[in-house]
This record gives sequence, C-alpha cells and structure tokens, in this order.
Amino acid sequence: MTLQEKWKIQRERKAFLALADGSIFYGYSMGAPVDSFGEVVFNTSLSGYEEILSDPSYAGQFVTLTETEIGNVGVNSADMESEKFQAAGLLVQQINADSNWRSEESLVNALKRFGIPALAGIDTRALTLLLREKGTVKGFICTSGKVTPEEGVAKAKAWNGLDGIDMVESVTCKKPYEFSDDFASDFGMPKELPPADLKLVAYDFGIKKNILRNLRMQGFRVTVVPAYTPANDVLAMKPDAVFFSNGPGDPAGVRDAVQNAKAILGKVPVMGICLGHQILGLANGAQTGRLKFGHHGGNHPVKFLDTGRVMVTSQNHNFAVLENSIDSEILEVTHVNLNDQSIEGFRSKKVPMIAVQFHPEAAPGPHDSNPFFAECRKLVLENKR
Ligand SMILES: N[C@@H](CCC(=O)O)C(=O)O
Repeated sequence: MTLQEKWKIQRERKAFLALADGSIFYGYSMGAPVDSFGEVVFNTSLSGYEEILSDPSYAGQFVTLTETEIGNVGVNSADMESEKFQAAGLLVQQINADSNWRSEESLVNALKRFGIPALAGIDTRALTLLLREKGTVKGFICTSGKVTPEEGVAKAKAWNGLDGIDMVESVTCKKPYEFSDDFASDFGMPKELPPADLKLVAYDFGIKKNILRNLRMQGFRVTVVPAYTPANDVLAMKPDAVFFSNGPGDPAGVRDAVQNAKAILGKVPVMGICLGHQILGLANGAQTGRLKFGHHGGNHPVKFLDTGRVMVTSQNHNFAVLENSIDSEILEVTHVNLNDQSIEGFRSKKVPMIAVQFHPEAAPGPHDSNPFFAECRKLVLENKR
C-alpha cells in the first residue's frame, strides 16, 4: 500500500488535526483513541521525544516534532521528566517500532497508557512552516471519528487556548516531598553525590526531574512544595534558598505565584528557570507576553553578557519577559537570545536573585548552560558569608 493510499484510508477513519485557521492535517491515530484540544507548537530537537512528552511544561500543547523518525529507542523509566506524558497530543511524520536495549515499552504503548492522542503521517514540514508563518495556533485532534473536520475547525476556533489560564494546577504536586538520592542509580548520573549541605525549597509549577537532579548534584537538599504554598510557610522551613520551577501555560495566570515571589525576594536567595524566570520577572515589575511561535528545541543560541560567551541551549517556552518592561534600576539582563534578541536571563540589582529563560538542565538538549546550577550554589554561599 502506498503512503497516499494509507492516508486515504485514514481520511475515511477521520483521524485529523484541525486548526483554528481552517487548515486540516490528516494522519494515522497511533496513540490513545481520544479527542483533545491544544496549542500547536513545533520542537526541533533531534532526540529526546520521551523527555519532551513527559515535561509538564508541555501540558495543554500539541507537540509537532520536526525530526521525522520517532520512537526508535522506545520509552524507559529513567528518562521520564515526570510521572507521565503531559503534552496534550503528539504530531509526527512517522512512529517506528522500538529497538534499543534501554527500551522498556514502545512509544505507541506509552502514549496509549498515558491517554495521549498522537497522529503519524502528518506533513510536519508543512505544519511547521504554517506555525512559523502564523504563530502558535489553537488545534483540535480527532481520533474518535465522532467529529467532522469542519466541526473540528469550529471547535479549535471556539476553544479559549491557554492565555490567562492557570495550567499549573493540573501538574503541581499535591503535598510537599523531599527529593530522594535514589536517582544516583539512573543512567548517566554520578554514583557519588556531594554532601547535601544547603537546604532549598522548590516551588513545583511542573518541575522537571533533571532540574532536581542538578540541584542535588550542587549539594542542595531539595524539598519540593505545591505551587500555591504561601510564602510564609516556605520561609518557615528556613531554607537557604528558594527555587521557582519551569511549568506550563501563561505565567500571568498562575494563582498566588507572583505574590509569593514578592514576599520571598530579599529574605533568602532566589533562583528560577523558564516559567520561574517569568514569574520572577513579574514579581520585579516587568511584564510577560507571547512570542510569535515560541522557542522549542535544543539549538537556541544565547549570549551570556557577563563573559560574551555564546551557549547553545535547550528551550521550551511560548511566553517571555518583555524587554521594554524591565526597570533597569531593579533588574540587570544577563542573557540574550541571538535569534530574536529576547530576554533569556536576569539578576536582581537589589537582592540575591538569578533566573534564566532557557533550560540549563537540558533533558533533552546540549549541556553548555549547565554551569547555571553552580551559579545557584555560588549565589547562596556568597549570601551566607
Ligand atoms: N509555560 C511557559 C514556560 C515553559 C517552561 O517553564 O518550560 C511558557 O510557555 O513560556
């Protein structure tokens, strides 16, 4: 059977992605047989589909992978960035059978087990060009056969999208927990850990496991707390530092976060990554807004203004701190994106605080920016002195 013939059958089966701009992409349903709404983004990473799908920051989004051969290494428990797949849907050119000694399960199985719809046979190049042209678009994936493509477009148009919505609620932990050292047995991690001599409380807006690992590797004993934990409760734990994590959706929609950040800044050193960076921007009087189609991938060049050094970074964000909203008396921009000059990091001029928009923990992606975690430790030690 030719690909075209397969697609024709699929059209008859009515598995498709409908976009709010009226476009329809037909594909084969390879994941859970459910329908779903999502904002459609594209990710240019060549590897790491498991880490991407299990990154809580992707909640509410359909991920289009521009890499065409997906699924080859399967899925395994060590590479999960959270307990489950979090993206609202997956759009790919092809899903292959798994063939790797680390695979515990095929990608198709995992998608079904986690209830995530996926379409293969998508013309991902055309879809990516459309997203670059029009920006992030609202979409509807239909695999149930219960909705016509025209109805799908109407549904995508009518859906509110993620602006102003608190997506963190669906991914944050329900109660506090201490990050365990057991991860040391995971693949690629050092067996010997430094003593955990600094106490850190991490706000969980959808925290990735590799951030926790990297903090632990810098000697932080990390207690993770739910996103809405009042600042006073966090300060009562007498931490040496407080961390604001990555997470899904619009930073301005996250309940209590900016207020809590304001109450903590200046009391103990504060660090943030991605959504955490955006929340700390808001807490310092800056504003956030949408990028046209976001940054999602492992090849984003960022200049560290302190040294002039350029790092290739892993990124995943649709929102950003707006440059012209920054008060230069309060914040000093430390990192700039060389593709579009957007803000990629800042420090406070008033209190101990550093934050970056990119993902220094990678997972997946290059490790150029990993020294950020050593900077976190340095900031805390300097403040203790
Ligand atoms: N949800 C935020 C941040 C993503 C993250 O923290 O990884 C955005 O899309 O801009």
